[in-house]
Amino acid sequence: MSDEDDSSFLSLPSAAFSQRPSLTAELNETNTPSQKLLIETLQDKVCEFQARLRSEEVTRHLLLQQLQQQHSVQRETRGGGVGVVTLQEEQTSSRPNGVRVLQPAGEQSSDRLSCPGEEQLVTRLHTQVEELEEKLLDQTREVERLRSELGATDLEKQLELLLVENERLKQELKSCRSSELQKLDTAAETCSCSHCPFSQDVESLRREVSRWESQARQRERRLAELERELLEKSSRVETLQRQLDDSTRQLEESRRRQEETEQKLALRLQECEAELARQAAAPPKVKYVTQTVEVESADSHRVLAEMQTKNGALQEQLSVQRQLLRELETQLHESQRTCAQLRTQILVYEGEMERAQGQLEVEMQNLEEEKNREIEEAFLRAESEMKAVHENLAGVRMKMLSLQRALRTLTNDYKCLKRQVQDFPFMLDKAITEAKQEICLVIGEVSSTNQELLRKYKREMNLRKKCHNELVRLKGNIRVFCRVRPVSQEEQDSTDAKTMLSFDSDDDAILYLSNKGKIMTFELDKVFPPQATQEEVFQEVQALITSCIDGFNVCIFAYGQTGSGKTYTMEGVADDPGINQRALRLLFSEVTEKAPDWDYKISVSMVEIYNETLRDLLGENPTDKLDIKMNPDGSGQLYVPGLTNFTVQSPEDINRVFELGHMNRATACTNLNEHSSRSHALLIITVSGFNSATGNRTQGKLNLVDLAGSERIGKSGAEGSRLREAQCINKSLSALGDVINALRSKHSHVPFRNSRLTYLLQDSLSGDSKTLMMVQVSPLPANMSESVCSLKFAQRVRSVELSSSSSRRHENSSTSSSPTHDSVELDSPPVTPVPLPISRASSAGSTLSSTSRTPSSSRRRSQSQLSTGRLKLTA
Ligand SMILES: Nc1ncnc2c1ncn2[C@@H]1O[C@H](COP(=O)(O)OP(=O)(O)OP(=O)(O)O)[C@@H](O)[C@H]1O
Repeated sequence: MSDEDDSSFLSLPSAAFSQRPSLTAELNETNTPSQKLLIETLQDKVCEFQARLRSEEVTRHLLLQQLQQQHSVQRETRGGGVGVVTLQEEQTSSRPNGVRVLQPAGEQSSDRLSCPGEEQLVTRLHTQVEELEEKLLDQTREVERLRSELGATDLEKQLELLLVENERLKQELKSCRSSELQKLDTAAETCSCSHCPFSQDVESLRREVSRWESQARQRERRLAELERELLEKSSRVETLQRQLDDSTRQLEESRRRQEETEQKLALRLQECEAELARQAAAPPKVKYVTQTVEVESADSHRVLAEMQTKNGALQEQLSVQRQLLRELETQLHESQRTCAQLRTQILVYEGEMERAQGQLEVEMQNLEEEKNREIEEAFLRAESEMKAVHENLAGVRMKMLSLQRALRTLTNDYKCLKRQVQDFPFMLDKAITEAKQEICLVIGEVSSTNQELLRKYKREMNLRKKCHNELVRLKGNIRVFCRVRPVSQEEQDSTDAKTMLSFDSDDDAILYLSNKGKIMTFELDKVFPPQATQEEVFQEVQALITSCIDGFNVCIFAYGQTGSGKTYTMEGVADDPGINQRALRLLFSEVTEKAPDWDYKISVSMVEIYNETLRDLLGENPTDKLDIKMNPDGSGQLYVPGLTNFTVQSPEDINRVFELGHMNRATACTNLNEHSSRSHALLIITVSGFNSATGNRTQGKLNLVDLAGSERIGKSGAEGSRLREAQCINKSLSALGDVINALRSKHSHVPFRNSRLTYLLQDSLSGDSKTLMMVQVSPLPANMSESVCSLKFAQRVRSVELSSSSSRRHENSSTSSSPTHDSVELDSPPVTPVPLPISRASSAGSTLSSTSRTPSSSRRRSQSQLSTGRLKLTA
């Protein structure tokens, strides 16, 4: 073998690993750190093995050189052919004796026969080396292949299968989720209305799915970690396995080669020894060769000794090799031990790996089951919810269909309405025109109807007024009521408390009076017993108040002796007012009722007549005397210059006016009670009305008169000023009687001027005026004579009136057209105006009671009695 061959041989392992850096880089890129460590360890072992191989090769090469040298020495010793000498010329030239050993031509074949064995050995050795090199290359390739196919073990395949399965499951899960989500999305889209009751369920399902997804991701991460661990462990096991295999293989190989080398060397040594022995034992064939040998035996011996020395050296080397072999065996044992440890470790790892794999499989199975279960549950839930959603959807569709129908109807309605709206302006114009025409017609009709109604209203108003007036007139323009005051508490306690008056339960116009054992009967228009209330009294007089509103003049007198209740009837007390206040209240209510058509003004004056002197109770100076004068406008009306006239608009105004009147009356006298008994108090209410619709104007005057006490002077025994007071009172009361009598008798002359009272009330007593005389009577026996006088006065006044009223009533029933007064005059002869009679009751009581039903005779008697009474009074 040449040096070139040697160098090529030595360079083989390097060439085999010439691409190691790139491969290492590749492995560094592709493998895990543990794998890299194993590969590096493997590479180191391979390098070590190659180094060892190289050293063996060097040893072998040295042995071959020694063998060649030995062989050439042997050839020279044997005296081989020229060619051989030639061949070994350079070697022999170096010999000290310079003896050249020539090999005969005929023996060259034998030399050549010995050479082929060595050459065969060398060739065989070369072949072995080549085989070793090839095996090394194969091993390297195998290592490369294994490196390239790293992960292709059963475990890796299993792992790959698991990974593929895992990937498949992931894909399946993903597709399942996507399909479920798509279904849910579709459901959500189809049911996307905000008021859908399943939107919340869909949201909760989505949250559930996302929760499961996160759990699945966590489990996938755990699976990936387990897979990584498994991969690491399997790669480590695989690397160790490979390392072990390589080590085992290398050891076996090196042992085998060592054994072979040993065998070959031993065989060669034996052959060499045998050859030497054979050559030594063989007899010299040729003489000169023997001689030469003999000549050169010393040299041969020397050479032999050298050879033996060399042989010894070789033996030593052999022992060294054996030692080396032993060391290698030791190493092999160690390797085997290591291998056993590694196998144990591998077994442990395999166990761990199986356990991990088992765990992994169990976990995978659990995960799979859980996943399937959850997917099934989610699917079932989603299915049920989808079913519900579908049902709802069906309901909604049904509703939609109904709504569509309704919408169609509405659309039609809308179109109709639109058409109507379009036509509306024309219709409106037309309707407005028609309505205008109709309204004009109606307005015309209404205005004509209004005119007619107004006319009728005027007529009706006049009619009502006439009727009312007629009613009052039929009742009597002068009506006479009697009111018996109750016995007071103090009077009841006295012995004189026995009442002498009694009433007819069937006729409220009859009053019985027991006087000196005689029962006198008085018939009036109305008799109020002591228990009659203010309201009941006012009920009977309120028709006169209404006449005042209609424009008639009214006078209401309270007549009677002192303490008989005149002031109580007219003024009343604070919590139970009399006629004055009630009349004003009635006026206000009536005026308010008529307010839309009528505008009324109510004014009040208060005067007092004392000793024939007229005083203004509402004036600033109530003590000033007032005159009654004829109005200068020529109307014939009387008026009182300087009389205060208050316009009242509410009951509060009335109260203020009354307070002022009372205050002024009190300041004008020292004893109000006595003064009030001897003076006439007049409340004059003027009611002026204007009807804006008809243009009618009315004015009525209501005179409410609380007369002075009517007791006789003879009884009271008055003198001086009292007498004058009594005379004045009698004068005015007689004048009042005369006036009333003249009015009833329709005398041409009515003596109004006989007293201030009648003169002041002239226009309220004449014409169509209405008068009410309220005769107040005390029920006490002590007042009986005065009561009889008062009642007789009332009886006489009324008897005249009664005859005329009954006549009127009679005539009305027969001939309504005949005037009432005419009939009176027909029934009774004209009566000369006489003063109002005030007579003693005792003289007329029985006569009245017996003749009260015959007006004509009683009137005649009354006339004479009145004359008698007047004379008495005058006296
Ligand atoms: N119907 C009645 N119910 C209750 N009390 C009454 C009634 N009539 C009169 N009286 C009482 O009798 C008393 C005398 O009455 P009143 O003062 O009204 O008499 P008069 O006639 O006005 O007297 P004079 O002429 O002195 O003014 C008073 O206390 C009054 O309260």
